[in-house]
Amino acid sequence: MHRIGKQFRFEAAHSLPDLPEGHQCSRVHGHSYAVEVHLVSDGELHRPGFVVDFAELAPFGAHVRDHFDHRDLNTVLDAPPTSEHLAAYFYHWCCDHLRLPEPVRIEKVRVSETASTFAEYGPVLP
Ligand SMILES: Nc1nc2c(c(=O)[nH]1)N=C([C@H](O)[C@H](O)COP(=O)(O)OP(=O)(O)OP(=O)(O)O)CN2
Ligand SMILES: [Zn+2]
Repeated sequence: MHRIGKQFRFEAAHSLPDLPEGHQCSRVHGHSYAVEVHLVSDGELHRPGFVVDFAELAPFGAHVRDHFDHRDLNTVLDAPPTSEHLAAYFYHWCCDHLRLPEPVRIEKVRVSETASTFAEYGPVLP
C-alpha cells in the first residue's frame, strides 16, 4: 500500500458548549489548526511516481482558506466545533468534492488544535 498526505493550516476561534462550568474551553479562544488529508492506494503509481499529484488536494485547501481561516467556527459548523466534528466534516467534504482516480481512497482526516492533540475520522476498516 502507498500512503500519502498533505497538511493544511488555518487560524480560527471557537468555544465549546455543554462543558462543566469554568472549563477553559467554554470561553471563546483560538487555535492554529492543522488538518491532514491522508490518501491510500494499492494501485500502480502514475508517472513520475505519484499516487496522485498533491495538487489534486488544492480544492480542499481553497475550501479551508475560504470558509475556515480566520472564522468563528461556531458559526461555520452545524455541530459543536470539536476536533472530532471538524475531522468528520472535512473527511466527508473530501469524499464529496475531490476527484481521485480509482483505487485511490481517502484513508482519514486528522485535525490538530494544538501540537499535542489530534482527532481522526475515516471509514471503519474491514
Ligand atoms: N476530545 C476533545 N477534547 C477536547 C477538545 C476536542 O476538540 N476534543 N477541545 C478542547 C479545547 O478546544 C482546548 O482548547 C484544547 O484542549 P487542550 O489541549 O486540553 O488545551 P491546552 O492547550 O490548554 O492543553 P494543556 O496540555 O492543558 O496545556 C478541549 N478538549
Ligand atoms: Zn479550543
